[in-house]
Amino acid sequence: MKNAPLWRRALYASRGLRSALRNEASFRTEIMAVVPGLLFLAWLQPPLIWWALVLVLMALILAVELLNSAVEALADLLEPEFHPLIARAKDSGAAAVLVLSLTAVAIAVMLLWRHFQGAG
Ligand SMILES: Nc1ncnc2c1ncn2[C@@H]1O[C@H](COP(=O)(O)OP(=O)(O)OP(=O)(O)O)[C@@H](O)[C@H]1O
Repeated sequence: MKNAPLWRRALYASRGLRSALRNEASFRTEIMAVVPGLLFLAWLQPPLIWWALVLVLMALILAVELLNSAVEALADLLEPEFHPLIARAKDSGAAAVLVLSLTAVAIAVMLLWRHFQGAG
C-alpha cells in the first residue's frame, strides 16, 4: 500500500528484518559480528567519536546487506536461470558489502594501533 501510515511501514520494515534473519546467512553472520565488535570497543574504551564511527559502519554494513538481499530476490524472480547480467548484479551487490567489511577491518586495525600507541 502506497503512503501507508507510519506504524504499517514500520511493520513492513520489521518483516524485512525477520525475513533477512531467516533467509540470509550473511546477514546473520554480520549481526553476530556486531557483538564481538561492541565488546572490542568496550575493551578499548576509545573516545566517543570512534564509537560513533564504528556504529555508523556497522549500520552501513547491515543496511547494504539488506539492499543486497533485495537485489538478489529481484534477480532470482527476474531470471532463475544463469544469466551474465544477473551474475554482474549479484557480484556487484556482494562487492559493495565486501568494500564496507574491508573498511571495518581497516578501522579495527587503526583502533588497535591507536590503543597501543596510547594516542587519540
Ligand atoms: N541466475 C544467475 N545467473 C548468473 N549468476 C548467478 C545467478 N545466481 C547466482 N549467480 C552467481 O552466484 C553468486 C552467488 O549467488 P547467490 O544468489 O547464491 O548469492 P548468495 O550466496 O546468497 O549471496 P549473499 O551471501 O551475498 O547473500 C552470485 O554472486 C553470482 O555470481
